[in-house]
Amino acid sequence: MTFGLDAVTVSYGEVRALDDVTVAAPPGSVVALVGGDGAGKSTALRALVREVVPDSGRVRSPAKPQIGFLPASAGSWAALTVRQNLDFAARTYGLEGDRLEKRRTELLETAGLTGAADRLASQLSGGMRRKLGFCMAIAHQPELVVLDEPSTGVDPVSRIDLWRLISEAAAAGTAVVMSTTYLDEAERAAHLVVLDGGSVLVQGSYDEVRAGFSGTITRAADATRPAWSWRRGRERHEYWPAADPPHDLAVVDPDLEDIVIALSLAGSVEPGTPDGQGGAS
Ligand SMILES: Nc1ncnc2c1ncn2[C@@H]1O[C@H](COP(=O)(O)OP(=O)(O)OP(=O)(O)O)[C@@H](O)[C@H]1O
Repeated sequence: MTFGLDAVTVSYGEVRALDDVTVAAPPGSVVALVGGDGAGKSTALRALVREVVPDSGRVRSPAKPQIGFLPASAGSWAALTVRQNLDFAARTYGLEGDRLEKRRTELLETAGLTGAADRLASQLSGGMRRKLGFCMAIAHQPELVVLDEPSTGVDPVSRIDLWRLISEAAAAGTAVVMSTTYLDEAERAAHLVVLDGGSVLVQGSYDEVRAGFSGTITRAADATRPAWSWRRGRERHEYWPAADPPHDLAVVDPDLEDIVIALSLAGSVEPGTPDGQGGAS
């Protein structure tokens, strides 16, 4: 069964955190939600695991015992050891005896945590702690795994490990939905969803998102129109949504970061700000 959200709207009082969001999460694939602070990523994930109730729309997710959730917080208990944390999570879902032993050994092994089994979670590095949280979320081999920024604050090597664990879970048939602030990571997901202000700006495979992007991005030491530009390394990139840019500017083959920023600007730059359709100063 394909899990997901169908036209889901969620409000917290006056704040509309999600507005008519539709996302499909088929078994065996990784869906990545990306977007800036407050875009609605956590709310979408919490709706999927039924922690928040939508104002309208439909949530398609399995019964709780078939969901694994790694929240944005640590996802493990600081005062318990790695082994105790894992056992606690697994027992909650009914794993006992030999099955528990086998699953624990397998998870510790895959996550590279075997040597740390008797360390307190509070004594782990940030990356190890997130890997432990991930293992706890998948201990019971749920049909749907939901991960809120699993790799934020994790060093690049541990991020690769985590990504391998996530890909392996998907390869085994699990539907994985995760949020991430790392766009290189999102590029590797089968399907990515760009959220901004609670709405979906664009979604699809990375190739589809690139193919559907219109307009031109240029690079230069300084921007022609600051409101339409952003810093990339030592240069500024600049988005020309409608018209051709000046001929002397070098054109960039946009990556996901460029596309996400350009689309967010298109939705937020004040109307009347020169956008390349003439009158640019
Ligand atoms: N419990 C809450 N009460 C009121 N407003 C909330 C609550 N949780 C989130 N919001 C608001 O809903 C909007 C979406 O927040 P959400 O946490 O889903 O975004 P996000 O993309 O996960 O961002 P971040 O990465 O900063 O958490 C924001 O405007 C946020 O301030």
